[in-house]
Amino acid sequence: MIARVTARFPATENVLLGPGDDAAVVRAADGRVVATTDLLVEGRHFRRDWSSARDVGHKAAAQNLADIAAMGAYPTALLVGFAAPADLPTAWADEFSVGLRDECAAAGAAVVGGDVVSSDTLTIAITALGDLRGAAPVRRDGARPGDLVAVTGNLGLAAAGLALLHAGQAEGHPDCLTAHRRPAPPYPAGPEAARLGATAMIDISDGLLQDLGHIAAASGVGIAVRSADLHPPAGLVEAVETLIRGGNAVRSPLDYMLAGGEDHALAATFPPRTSLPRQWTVIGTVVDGDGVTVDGAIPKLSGWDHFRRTPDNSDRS
Ligand SMILES: Nc1ncnc2c1ncn2[C@@H]1O[C@H](COP(=O)(O)OP(=O)(O)OP(=O)(O)O)[C@@H](O)[C@H]1O
Ligand SMILES: Cc1ncc(C[n+]2csc(CCOP(=O)(O)O)c2C)c(N)n1
Ligand SMILES: [Mg+2]
Ligand SMILES: [Mg+2]
Ligand SMILES: [Mg+2]
Repeated sequence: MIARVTARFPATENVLLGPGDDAAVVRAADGRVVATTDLLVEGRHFRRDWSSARDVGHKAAAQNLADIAAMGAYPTALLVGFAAPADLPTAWADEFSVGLRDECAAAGAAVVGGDVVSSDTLTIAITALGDLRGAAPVRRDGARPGDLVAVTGNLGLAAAGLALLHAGQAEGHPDCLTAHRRPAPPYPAGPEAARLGATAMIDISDGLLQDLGHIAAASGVGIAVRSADLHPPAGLVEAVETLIRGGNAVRSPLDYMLAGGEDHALAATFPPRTSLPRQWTVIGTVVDGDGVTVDGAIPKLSGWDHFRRTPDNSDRS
């Protein structure tokens, strides 16, 4: 659907990079601006009984600021579309704004405007802007066979947090619950990857395999992931143990890392033999071909799909 819709939008001379990546790049007479937008819908992206207003503010900002970082850019500003039911407590909007402000500050950005309307469904539409500071944008389409594939940031924690909440386990496991409520994208790693010569980059919103699939498709390459290079953190292993004890576990810690979305880690490809700082973990290589494999096999898992019913996105609530 996105491909059909975006095919209808012609570019002008000011569009340096149009739809299809984590963010667009638009020329202004005095420079370039990176621009992106993502929505949060109550019941679909958050629940008010699972997340505080402040949490939702953090998450709304983080989800968008991560797309700026994923281009190799520095976040500069956010605009906030706020569609609220008439009975939303004012305090909720206040606290939401504090979360938004604080997450922006953590990324070096500021809230510069927005809009408020009434709506049956609480919906938050954020536009984030960013600055490349002279660098070329790191797109999804530059991965080449032989490149290293590396990630930085959390993998699987947010999805495990969501599974705990679905299972009624809202106590303990702070790593996973916090990752769901307030994802922590590694913002500085985006421009860092650009400086290190990254050939492609994406933030992990829908799941590692699915989002690497976007790099593979855009670049016309395959990506081979080695599961032995993905090390589930203790907090994730413990959350899965709790889910198993409650009779809920459906996935292994590794599966959460491969298919869990919403942590907004960054995945990037780098030329062969690039020496990467510690925070980047090499998890595979770019190969000739197409699609993403794990240990040489086509994985059964993929990731989040808004229009497909899966155990994770059915309306069980
Ligand atoms: N309705 C739309 N109209 C125009 N462009 C769109 C529309 N929906 C998505 N796009 C564009 O398609 C590309 C892919 O969008 P997508 O939302 O999948 O990316 P993302 O924000 O990185 O992922 P996520 O939404 O999971 O965080 C982006 O460049 C986006 O701007
Ligand atoms: C209440 C509730 N139910 C399910 C989920 C899981 N979820 C929603 S959207 C998404 C992928 C990224 O979204 P997008 O592609 O819109 O950026 C995921 C994993 C949630 N966060 N809250
Ligand atoms: Mg993205
Ligand atoms: Mg999006
Ligand atoms: Mg996004």
